[in-house]
Amino acid sequence: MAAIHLTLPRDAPAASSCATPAGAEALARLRAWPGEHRVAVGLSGGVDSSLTAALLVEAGWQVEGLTLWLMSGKGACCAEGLVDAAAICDQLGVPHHVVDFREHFRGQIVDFLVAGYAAGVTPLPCSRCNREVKFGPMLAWAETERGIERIATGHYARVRHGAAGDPLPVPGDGRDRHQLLRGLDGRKDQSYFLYDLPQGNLGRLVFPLGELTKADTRLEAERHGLRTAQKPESQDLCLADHHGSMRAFLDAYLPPRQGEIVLADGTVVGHHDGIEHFTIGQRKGLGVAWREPLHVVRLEAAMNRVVVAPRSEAARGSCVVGAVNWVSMAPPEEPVELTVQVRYRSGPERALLTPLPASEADRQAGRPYRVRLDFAEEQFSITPGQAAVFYAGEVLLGGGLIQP
Ligand SMILES: Nc1ncnc2c1ncn2[C@@H]1O[C@H](COP(=O)(O)OP(=O)(O)OP(=O)(O)O)[C@@H](O)[C@H]1O
Repeated sequence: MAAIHLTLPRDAPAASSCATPAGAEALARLRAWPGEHRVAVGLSGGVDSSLTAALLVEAGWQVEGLTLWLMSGKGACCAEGLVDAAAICDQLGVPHHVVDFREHFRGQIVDFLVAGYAAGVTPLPCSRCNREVKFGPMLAWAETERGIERIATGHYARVRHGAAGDPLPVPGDGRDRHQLLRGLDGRKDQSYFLYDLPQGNLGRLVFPLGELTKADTRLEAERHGLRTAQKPESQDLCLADHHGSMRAFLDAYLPPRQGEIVLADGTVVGHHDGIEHFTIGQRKGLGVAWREPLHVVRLEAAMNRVVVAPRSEAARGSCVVGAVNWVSMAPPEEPVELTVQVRYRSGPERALLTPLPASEADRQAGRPYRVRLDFAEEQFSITPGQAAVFYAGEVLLGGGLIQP
């Protein structure tokens, strides 16, 4: 992949007292970090990654900015992001590398999303992007091209590197593993999207913002005089941002296909213009007038139908989760009680996880772990294609994809 190298050496900004206690703690942790203080910072041009780079420079690390060019276009995710990332590196006096990943992103994320929606699942692009586009390739690029082993990003999550002697609130013994913890800011916590990172990646990551709130980040960014300090939040999904909305993104790739909205017995209660515009559990925006509220319970791609049901029939008490990645604990052999998030924004729900035998296809794909989840309370938004992520308190134990 072609890389554009910009090296504008300047004096690093002088350290000043932090604006927040969390910022001061983050700085102290970075200063005390054991081992080599050389890092490539994934820079998107937003405030989170800008401050990540600024804190590392302030802590005395040797920093290089690395921006993956993911999409053509002008917006915050694209050209504007590249310009802001370059300006931040200029201000901090560190080199900036831009690597053209547009084709890789299109193949791994855009095509994957379009194929998933067309097949009636609601794919989760962000965890796949983290594994297949961001961390794996970023780490490989930094190591091969720059001889740098570590990557830092502005994710709101924490990694605990096999802290021997730490009391671990995890089932089993996870002491020899790199563990992933929720970001302390509950509203920003991004651990859900990181569940699929392999141990080899986690061991090389630095998340300086894991103990900051978003408000802390903006205050610290102001203190550093970063031009991105007050840059507005991006939407959860960069592709929706890029196209204006998720509907606009899907419209660009999937032509409208009229179909029926039906009850389980086949009664037609309405019409739609593409199953990709619906998701399991959805109640609002169905365009259906019925005597009681209806929820989407199934998307039937072959029939191009959306199946709906009253609330009493829409809940599910269990599901199967495949391609499980075990993060903070070794794969269990016995059932385990834990909490589960079935969506990024859904609350953790209590469930019993039972390991299932792997299928031959799972084994061949190198993803042999498959489990069944039985929820303490019935759920309304168990959606094939989304991730079910397992937690014990603040520790992310593992996660996988909800099977149809
Ligand atoms: N195109 C990119 N190239 C390199 N790193 C990236 C890129 N996009 C995101 N990252 C890294 O991943 C982190 C999380 O990305 P996300 O898309 O969730 O952005 P965000 O939380 O809005 O962060 P920011 O404010 O830095 O844009 C960023 O803070 C950044 O370190």
